[in-house]
Amino acid sequence: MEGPSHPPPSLDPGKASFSPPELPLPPPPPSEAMASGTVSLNSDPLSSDPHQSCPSEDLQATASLPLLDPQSSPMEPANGGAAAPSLVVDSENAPPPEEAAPPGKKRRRRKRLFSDMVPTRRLRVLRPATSRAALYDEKLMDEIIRIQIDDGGGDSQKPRQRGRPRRTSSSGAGGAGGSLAREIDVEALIAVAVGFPGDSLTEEEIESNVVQIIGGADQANYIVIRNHIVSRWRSNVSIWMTPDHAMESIRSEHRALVMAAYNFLLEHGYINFGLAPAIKEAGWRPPGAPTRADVIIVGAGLAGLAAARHLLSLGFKVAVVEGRHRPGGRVLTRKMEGNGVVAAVDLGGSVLTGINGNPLGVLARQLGFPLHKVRDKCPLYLPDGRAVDPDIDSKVEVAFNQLLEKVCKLRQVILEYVKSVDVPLGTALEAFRQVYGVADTLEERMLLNWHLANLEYANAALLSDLSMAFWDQDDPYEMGGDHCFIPGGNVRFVRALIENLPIFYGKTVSRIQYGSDGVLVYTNGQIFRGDMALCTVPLGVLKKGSIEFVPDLPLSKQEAIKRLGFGLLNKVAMLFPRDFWGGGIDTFGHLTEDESQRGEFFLFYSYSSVSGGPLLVALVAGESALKFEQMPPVEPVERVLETLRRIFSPKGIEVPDPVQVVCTRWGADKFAYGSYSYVAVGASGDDYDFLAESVGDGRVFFAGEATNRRYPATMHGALLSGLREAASISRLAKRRSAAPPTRKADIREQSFDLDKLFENPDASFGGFSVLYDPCSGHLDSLSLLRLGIGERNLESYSHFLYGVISRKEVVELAALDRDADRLGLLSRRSGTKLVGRKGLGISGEALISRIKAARNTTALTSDMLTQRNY
Ligand SMILES: Cc1cc2nc3c(=O)[nH]c(=O)nc-3n(C[C@H](O)[C@H](O)[C@H](O)COP(=O)(O)OP(=O)(O)OC[C@H]3O[C@@H](n4cnc5c(N)ncnc54)[C@H](O)[C@@H]3O)c2cc1C
Repeated sequence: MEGPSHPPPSLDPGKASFSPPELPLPPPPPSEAMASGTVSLNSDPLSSDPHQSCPSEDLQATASLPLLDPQSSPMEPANGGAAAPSLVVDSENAPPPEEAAPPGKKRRRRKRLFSDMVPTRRLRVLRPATSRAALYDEKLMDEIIRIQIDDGGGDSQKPRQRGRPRRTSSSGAGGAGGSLAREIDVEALIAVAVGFPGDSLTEEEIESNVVQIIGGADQANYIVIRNHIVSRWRSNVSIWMTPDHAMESIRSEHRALVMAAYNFLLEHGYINFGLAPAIKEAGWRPPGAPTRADVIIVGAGLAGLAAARHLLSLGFKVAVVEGRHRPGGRVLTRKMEGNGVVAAVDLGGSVLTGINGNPLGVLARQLGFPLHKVRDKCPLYLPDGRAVDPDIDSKVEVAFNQLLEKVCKLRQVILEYVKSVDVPLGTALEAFRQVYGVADTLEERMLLNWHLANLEYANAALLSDLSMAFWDQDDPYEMGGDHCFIPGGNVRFVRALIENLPIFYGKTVSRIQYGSDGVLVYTNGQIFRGDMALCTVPLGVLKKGSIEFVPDLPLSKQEAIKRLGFGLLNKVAMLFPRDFWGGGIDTFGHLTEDESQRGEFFLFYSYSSVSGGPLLVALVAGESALKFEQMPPVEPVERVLETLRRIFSPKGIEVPDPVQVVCTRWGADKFAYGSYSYVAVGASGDDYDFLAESVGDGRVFFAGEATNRRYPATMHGALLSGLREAASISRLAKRRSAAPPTRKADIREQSFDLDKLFENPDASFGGFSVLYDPCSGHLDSLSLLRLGIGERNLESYSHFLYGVISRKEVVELAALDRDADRLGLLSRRSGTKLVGRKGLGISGEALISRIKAARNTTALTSDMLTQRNY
């Protein structure tokens, strides 16, 4: 194993306050859950829990589907006498007549990188170089987390023993100091996998004041302690970890830091979250906390459910308001059956992408769900059924990745010199393809188109809509480890998550009204009143304007909603009387000569190993996903069967008629209007942060996959966003109850700690104010810029945007007369984009830490002086 590629934590191991802890044990044999390849199938993957209130509509809707007339249907069973196949257009996704988009109307679609199980996995090498990527050694991380996962059954309650055989330290340091350094490294890496910077504070930690002084020795010790607690709990996620457990290997004089880290991690759902019996039993109420506020949660998808559970555990009262008659949102598992076969199919979110660090992996371990690793093998077939020549296959794959590399280089140049210019990824790829003469022959061209379709699938977007500059902005954070299915489908998570939650089904929210005294959530026939609301509806619903916000959402949020893309991926799920394609693979692909159809059934997932029956799912991506929703339901079924027959008949394999077919129409679903978010041309990762920002002085919060800059378009991203916002709500409620605001300005001060710093700016002109880097007076040093926007009252503006620029640029801005000119200069000259508080990025956060530290020191000094004088 190679040593970690990141710098060692800033804490000098020699001065560390830990007792030398024991090193991780060598990995035991893989547990059943993580054994690669197939795992034992849950004997009854569809068994429902009689105690949970999940409405039966979810799994049973297929019972009421229109049966095709066996006389006229081309899908008449070959066995002549067996039941006719039933065809379902996923009923809740079927467009109401008035909602159907006119034929030919161009809609946006998107994708995400679930593609690692197919041969495009080399896409990963194209990640832009970032400081974050440098910290993260994926291979090492995979191994470490796997050790943690595999070690899960061990008694991690016990403190680590000393004096066990140790691995050689990668740094070469020997003795207790070396092992401690190694231990700290390992724990830092685990913290990175969970989403922390291994050796610095997050914005939330700074906001939560986990240490008194930013940048000092306490911060370094805090980080080591935080990483230790996270790693300790991740090694056995079935326990309720107490502060005493955390203290076991830490010296008692650090108790205050341990408590700060423990409380932060608990409140933010990094430890003791989930569904293990010990965790559900223990629950958590903040010590001595009075009854906490009422929160109305809009949407019972993974984000809403995770937030609801976490808020309840933090002592809040919650009500979940859901428009559908079932929970889960875009996680939708249906039961398919007929002719004696039965299977559970995921029509929405399906693959757990990257199991290491993935919170759904934690839930699976807690609930004892086995995981099925999606196998890498993915044979590709030509339109006539012949297998693609392996040499041509690899040649084109290499060429495809080279094209992406060229685009990567191009954008680096563009971003450096031209700044804010963006073009569609598809345009750039095609330009390079022509220049380099890639894919000359028909077979090569078909293969290249297959890869492009795969890219459109991963992003649920047409390449012509996808931002060349930022389409893969989340790549550095991609969860490591295998991609997995949950046998029986992801509804199993949903069922566990809804237990004991107050969910109001069939309540479509049409308006969210907010003010200084609370929120009103209007639904069909009922108004819910609360202190705060959490809106988790999909970006597609926000784009459509189905919910009216009163007052209007800030312009920055409205524009982000417009800029970000929300695209389309559809599925055709087919239950067959038998598995004719062979059980040894989980995926196979199909090529087409017609470029405009490249996304139609380009990839098939076999769910035979995990669904309980012979189930195939065909994906429909890109342009085809749009056309798909305009077709009469029978047409796609005929087409997909034709495709399968072209692949298998030449091999002498008869393709039977399916027993049942379900086609999704996520674009027409009025509770989604699409599948998942993507970075459209002109948008960037900042837009996810804009979407995540709360509005109304902390009255309305936002969660959901499209609010998660690091993990958008995924199930785990949705879940994590729910935990994130539950913590934000809790922080806000604490501040409110600590000092009930008497003036609007008070709330704002509490909500945005930056306001305090900007009370004494180093410079101000027009609507701008500036804080200089206290550590340098050089003209190239960084400065934090703030622009007030929106309504201006006596004290302040209603909203602020921030940016990081050089001190030299500050001087240039100050020399101009009007804010409009200053904005022009910012975008023309430096390409600086002003962003919300959460979008400042690592350099912005580091700058804020330095300013805070310097101001604290000044405040302390003047305090001391006052005392002396006094
Ligand atoms: C076809 C498809 C395939 C996918 N594949 C994968 C995959 O393999 N792996 C992966 O990780 N992710 C995948 N995803 C993405 C993943 O499913 C989503 O990112 C995630 O489930 C979103 O959760 P959420 O809570 O943010 O939103 P949702 O699950 O959409 O929850 C939002 C809830 O709000 C409700 N709602 C909407 N409007 C209103 C209203 N006006 N009033 C009241 N309620 C309302 C909705 O009904 C819904 O229940 C896929 C998605 C799709 C559609």
